[in-house]
Amino acid sequence: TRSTRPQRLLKAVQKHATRGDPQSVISAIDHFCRHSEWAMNVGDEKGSILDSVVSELNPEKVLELGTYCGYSTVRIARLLPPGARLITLEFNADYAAIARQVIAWAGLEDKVQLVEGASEDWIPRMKEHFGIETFDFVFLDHWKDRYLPDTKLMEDCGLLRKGTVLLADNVICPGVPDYLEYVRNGLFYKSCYFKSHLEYTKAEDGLEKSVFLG
Ligand SMILES: CCCNc1ncnc2c1ncn2[C@@H]1O[C@H](/C=C/CNC(=O)c2cc(-c3ccc(F)cc3)cc(O)c2O)[C@H](C)[C@H]1O
Ligand SMILES: [Mg+2]
Repeated sequence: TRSTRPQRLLKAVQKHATRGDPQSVISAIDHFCRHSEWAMNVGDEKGSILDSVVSELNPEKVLELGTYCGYSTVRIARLLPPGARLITLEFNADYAAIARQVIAWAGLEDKVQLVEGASEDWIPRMKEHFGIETFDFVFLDHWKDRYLPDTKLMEDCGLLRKGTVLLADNVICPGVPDYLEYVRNGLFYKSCYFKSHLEYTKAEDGLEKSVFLG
């Protein structure tokens, strides 16, 4: 049977990227998505904004919601200081399998823990299962109607501390109106919008950076 798009994306990485070179993995995926088949990776333009937020923060404990093929996982993990850890949650087994191989090709498996499961099941288990007290940085890029419930769940589980940064993809396209209202108009966050474009297109999209006030 015909291969899937994530399988073809992985093949492009294995063909064009150098093992152990995260930048070449990122470039191979961006080239594939721009010239062969569009895929919903955060992409190079929003990815540069993601890079600057991560580099400025130098987080020790990172959570990513929605691994998909592992593109943003590689972008984030390549910038983490030694000893820092990224936990990424992906509940689709096929995507998780692809992402593991992309992360391994980049040589970042020591910094990344890919957990195959749903965010609502695993967020409450971060402390007892991973020994995580609080996260320094969270990247939200999973189903858009899950950003808000999962943010409230992270608050309720005490996983956010004064200064924790949430960075949300797709706040314009496809859009996350309930989440935006909560982080912009609620009392718990200081939020700002980074205007950009939908990956590999000219459509407007952007990232919302929200700092938890504790
Ligand atoms: C209920 C379980 C929740 N908990 C969960 N726990 C764990 N993993 C979860 C959970 N919920 C979802 N996932 C995983 O995360 C991934 C899902 C990613 C979703 N991303 C989009 O939908 C999107 C669309 C566009 C777009 C824009 C314009 C267009 F025209 C078309 C598409 C662009 C973008 O940048 C986008 O990120 C992955 C596919 C899915 O298995
Ligand atoms: Mg996205």
